[in-house]
Amino acid sequence: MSTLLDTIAGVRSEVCALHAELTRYELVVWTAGNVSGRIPGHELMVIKPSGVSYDELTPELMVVTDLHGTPVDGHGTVEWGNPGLSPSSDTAAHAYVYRNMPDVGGVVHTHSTYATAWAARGEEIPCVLTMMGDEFGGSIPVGPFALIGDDSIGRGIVDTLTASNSPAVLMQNHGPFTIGKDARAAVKAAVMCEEVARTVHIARQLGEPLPIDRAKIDSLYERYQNVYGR
Ligand SMILES: O=C(CO)[C@@H](O)[C@H](O)COP(=O)(O)O
Repeated sequence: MSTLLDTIAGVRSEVCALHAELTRYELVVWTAGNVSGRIPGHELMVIKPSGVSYDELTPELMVVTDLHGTPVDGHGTVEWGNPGLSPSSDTAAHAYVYRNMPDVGGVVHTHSTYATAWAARGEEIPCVLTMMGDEFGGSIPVGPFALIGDDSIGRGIVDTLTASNSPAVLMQNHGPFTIGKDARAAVKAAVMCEEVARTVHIARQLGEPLPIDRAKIDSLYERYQNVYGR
């Protein structure tokens, strides 16, 4: 029977490994992006330590916090073993999402170039690609401008995503935040978000992209979410 400590170890390993996907898909520079994962069944999450390079990350360096972003002390045990590092500076935003979206098991933030360029203009990415219908069920919305330091970013993410099919939001002047049923799904949404941001940007240089009817978007979304890959 697996224990809470086994579960924490598993989520730490997964969250740590997924940071390699951020660099593999060139979604981040330096330390400007982070992945977190919920610890299922507990009011806990695992997130990247702040300011640590991706190539230095190990599962043991991942920080376990409560859903207010406060590191847990682990009652002094080695296994919980919080590394004594600060959790990511985006922890409050991730924690707010977990508190307010119970079905979300993973959150990702990047400053990937094309998605962030759309965020800098405060412009949603219109649904002009079947891939967008599949993954996002419509356009990728823009969230409000919000400063780091309190729940403003988290509130902006939750308010925007609860009004949309999209697992990605472009926080204005900041960058994309993505969600998923687990951390891997949130990373996938971050990869897809950057891909469609780039493609739609290029299409715009050539002319006006053609919109897709709402009914066709709904059909694409339904198939991809419920049939594809099963
Ligand atoms: O958006 C920002 C800063 O503006 C953050 O995403 C940081 O760049 C991430 O740093 P960590 O604290 O996660 O290392």
